[in-house]
Amino acid sequence: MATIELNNITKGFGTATSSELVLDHVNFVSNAGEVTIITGPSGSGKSTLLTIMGALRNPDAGEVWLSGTQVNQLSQRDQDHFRLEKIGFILQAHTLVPFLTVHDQFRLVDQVKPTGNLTPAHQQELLETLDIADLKTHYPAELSGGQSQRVAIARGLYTQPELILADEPTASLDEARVTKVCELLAAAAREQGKTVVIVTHDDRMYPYADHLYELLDGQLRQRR
Ligand SMILES: Nc1ncnc2c1ncn2[C@@H]1O[C@H](COP(=O)(O)OP(=O)(O)OP(=O)(O)O)[C@@H](O)[C@H]1O
Repeated sequence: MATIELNNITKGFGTATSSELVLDHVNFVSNAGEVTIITGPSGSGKSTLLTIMGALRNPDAGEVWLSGTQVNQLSQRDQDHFRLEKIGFILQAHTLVPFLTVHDQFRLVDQVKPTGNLTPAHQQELLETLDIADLKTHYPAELSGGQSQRVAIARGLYTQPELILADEPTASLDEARVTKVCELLAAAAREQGKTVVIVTHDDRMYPYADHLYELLDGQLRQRR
C-alpha cells in the first residue's frame, strides 16, 4: 500500500468569473522508505500540492489517500487528528510560535501530542546534530533564518511521523548544514521507513532523492 496516493487532483484559485488552474489532474504515489523531491518554477503550485498532500487544504476534485485513508473525505476534526498523529510538517521558519522559546516549542508539541515523540535523549541528539542544542532558551526573534529553519526541522521530526512533508527546508542553510539535513531526512526514510516528500529549488538536495518530479503548467512530471 502506498503511503501517499493522489488521484486526479485539481485545484484552482480565483473568482467566479476567472480561475487559474494550479493543479490539473495531478497523480502521485510515494511509498514508505522513499525520499521524493518536487521541484518547479516559483508559482507553479508546489506549496499548494504539498498542503493538499498534508490535508492542510482540500483539492477542488480528486482523491488524497494517506496510509489507506481518504483524508479529503474526512471531517475537519478528523483531518486535524490525522495530521497530528501521522504527519510531520517542516514549513517555512515563521511557523515557529513567536512567544515560545525553542525548548517550549517542543513542550507545546508534548501537550498536543503526548505520546510517540522522541525520548529526551534522542531529542537532545537531534538538536546536537542540527547544532541548535545551545539555543533552547532563545525566542524565534533571537534566531537567524538558518537557526529557525533548523528548529523547524527538529520540531517536524520530533513526533516521529509516518509522513514527513518539507517545504524548502534548506533555503537558508550553508553547504555543510544542507548535507546534515539531507542525511537526516534520508535516514528517516531508509532506516525508519518514513515517507519523505520535499518541495525545493535547492539542487544540492537532489542526490538524496529516490524520485524527482517537476511541477509545470499544472502537470506533475517524473524526471527520475
Ligand atoms: N490562497 C490562495 N489564494 C489565491 N491564490 C493562491 C493561493 N495560494 C496560492 N495561490 C496561487 O497559486 C499559485 C501557486 O502558488 P504556490 O505557492 O503553490 O506555488 P509555489 O510553486 O510553491 O511557489 P514558490 O516556489 O514561489 O513558493 C500562485 O499563482 C499563487 O498566487
